[in-house]
This record gives sequence, C-alpha cells and structure tokens, in this order.
Amino acid sequence: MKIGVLALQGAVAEHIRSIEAAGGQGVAVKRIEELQGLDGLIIPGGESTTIGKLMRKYGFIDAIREFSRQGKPIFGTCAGLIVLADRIDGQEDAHLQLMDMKVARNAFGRQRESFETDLAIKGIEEPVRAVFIRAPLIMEVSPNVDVLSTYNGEIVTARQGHLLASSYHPELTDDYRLHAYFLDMAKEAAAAKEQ
Ligand SMILES: NC(=O)CC[C@H](N)C(=O)O
Repeated sequence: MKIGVLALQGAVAEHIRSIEAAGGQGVAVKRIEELQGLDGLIIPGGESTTIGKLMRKYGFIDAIREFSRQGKPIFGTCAGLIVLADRIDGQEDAHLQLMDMKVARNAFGRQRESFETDLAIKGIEEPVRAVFIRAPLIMEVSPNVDVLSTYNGEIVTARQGHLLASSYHPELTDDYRLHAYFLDMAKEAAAAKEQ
C-alpha cells in the first residue's frame, strides 16, 4: 500500500517511518498531482491554521475532498484531526469538513500541554502508546462516527468509514499499530474497488 503524508507543515518524516515500519510505502505529498496513485493519505500534526492556509493556497481542499469521495482512506493526527472536522469550537471556518464531528483545539489545558499515555483502542488488542502535544479533543460526533478511544471520558480517536482521526501523535513512538490499522483500512478500500 502506498500512503501519502501531506507535507505542507508538521511531523511528516515520522509518519513515513511509521508507515514503513508497519509494512507500507510512505511518500511525502507536496503537490496535488502527487495524490494520484495513493492508497491512503495521512494529514499530520503541526498547526492546523497554518496547514489549512497552505491547503487552500495549493488547491488541496478540493483535491482531498475528491480523494475522499473515491473512498480512499484519510488519517488525521492532532492538527490533522482538526483539519478533517466539520466544526471547530469557537471558530467560524472549518477546513476539509469531511468528518461529522465538532472539535476543540488545545483542549487539555496549559499545565498538561504535553503528556504520554497508554490508550485502549477499539479494534487493537493491547493499549497503544500515545503522545499528546497541545492536543485537540472531539466534543461531539454524529451517530455515523465510531468512537475508538477515550481519555478521561473525552473522545480522542474516532472513525467514520474510511476516515480516521486521533487527537495525539502515534508517529512519535515505536508503536506502529495504529499505522498498521490504517494500512488495513487502505487494503480494504483497495479490495472493495477491485470488485
Ligand atoms: N500537535 C499538534 O498538532 C497541535 C495542534 C495545534 N494545537 C492546533 O491547534 O493546530
């Protein structure tokens, strides 16, 4: 499976490393033409306002919406989760608006700006190591969104069909199982296309 990592800003190399460790091929995506031939796309963490601006500037909003319409999996981590959301708390404009959920930015408070924890995730056997950095959380989801994990009662991992989102950075640890989970989503989507 060939997985692109949107390389406008943020943690790109780490995602490529994790995808390769999980048995896929990872490539950096800087131009919309590079979405061609991908089996899935990761939108990394960073700063969502900056990523959103650059996406608009380089035509990625329409291009990624089209990618999603084709049923190709997309995984947003941290700022990438914010970029996928339909609504952002306290902000007029959201970005891709692909996932039916409302998110809050920088939701874990100043004193807990960053922390690590082991998270139980639906569909993955043992808890997964997760790094939270000025992380967002998911405040509300529509019934078509599946909650895969919570932290202190707050939703931090969610899936809506071919779309996956995490509040935290799975790429900053040596635990590749969430990337392996995403690769499985890409394999399923590719197999469904062939039928
Ligand atoms: N680590 C991250 O991706 C932080 C996200 C950032 N706080 C934002 O709102 O965009």
